[in-house]
Amino acid sequence: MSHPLLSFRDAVKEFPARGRGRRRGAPVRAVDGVTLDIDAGEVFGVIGYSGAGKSTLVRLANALETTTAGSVVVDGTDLTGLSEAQLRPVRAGIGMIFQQFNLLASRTVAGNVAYPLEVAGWPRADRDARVRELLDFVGIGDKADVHPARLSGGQKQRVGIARALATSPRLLLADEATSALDPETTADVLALLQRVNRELGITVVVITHEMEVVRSICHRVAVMEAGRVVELGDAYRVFSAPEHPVTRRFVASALRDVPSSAVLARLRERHPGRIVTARIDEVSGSSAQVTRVLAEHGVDGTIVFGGITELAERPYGSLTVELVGHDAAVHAALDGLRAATTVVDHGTATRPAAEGSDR
Ligand SMILES: Nc1ncnc2c1ncn2[C@@H]1O[C@H](COP(=O)(O)OP(=O)(O)OP(=O)(O)O)[C@@H](O)[C@H]1O
Repeated sequence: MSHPLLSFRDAVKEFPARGRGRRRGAPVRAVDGVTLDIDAGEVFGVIGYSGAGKSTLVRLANALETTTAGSVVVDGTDLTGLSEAQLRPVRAGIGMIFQQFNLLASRTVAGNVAYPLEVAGWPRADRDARVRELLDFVGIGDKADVHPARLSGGQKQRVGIARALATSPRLLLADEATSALDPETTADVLALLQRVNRELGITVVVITHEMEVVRSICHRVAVMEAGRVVELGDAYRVFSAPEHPVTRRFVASALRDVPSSAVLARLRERHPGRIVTARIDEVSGSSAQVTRVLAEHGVDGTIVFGGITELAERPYGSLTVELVGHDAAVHAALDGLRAATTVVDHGTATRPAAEGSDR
């Protein structure tokens, strides 16, 4: 992972205002000054809510749209001002998969995967061999002669991936590629994208509004809002210590490991002791550390809420624990926990603490 395969430099994409005459609104800045380097060999996530500008950013990368200002550089080639003929080889180095799969209904699975090879002028025998190899790689070698209508969503996306890989691109762009799939199928397709990256060395850019997608396969992530990148970095760092409110919303809605005020009210009815939420992550506390601190101070800790999951293949989450013991011991244990990790003290039912979760 050294040189950038895809770079945006102050990239702007403005669409003309909709409407006519006096009802004409202001132009829409779908991408508003994005500077971003995506390195060769990484799985990079672009996450944002609907309308954030993610699709437009991808369309700039594969030259389906041109920048209004700034530049986009793909594998050393600046796309600014290139002719259609000059853009063709750049596009050939980029594979693309879509939410709605975009398969040709009239062609079989093999026919769909062969299509880009036909366009590129491959001889028949080479095409057939390549299609077989690709279908085996994506795990649907037995579906070559079937038409897309008879496939499940996950199988359709496997065809989409095989087709995107046909001409051996260096970069694969996945625009909401799992958004039409159920969670289990999503996990399978994401695992396949991870293999594409690891086994074939292809750089993968995933565009998504689902944190789960970024969480499971992305090395780095850019969070977009209103055409801008509002947070950027290592996926673990960004999601374990989110700084921008948009990132915090993604984390809060995806992990649900911190009790909401309604959950906390119910916990208090059941648990009279002091309730605290302790962050569990690689940098600060592990759950073993929490247990050890409580044991050291002779405090009983009952886990009442929370969960530990994986973020970029590293542990992340929080545990909400009811602490029961003598007041002094509970205070000392709380100090011990605070020394180890981030702690939110919810107090007790009779004396709730002022501090609460900000997520
Ligand atoms: N061709 C177009 N003409 C005018 N406005 C557009 C065009 N394409 C996108 N936009 C506007 O640009 C903004 C960003 O859209 P974009 O599709 O890139 O966002 P997104 O993050 O991909 O969201 P979604 O997932 O809903 O597509 C939106 O306000 C959208 O309405």
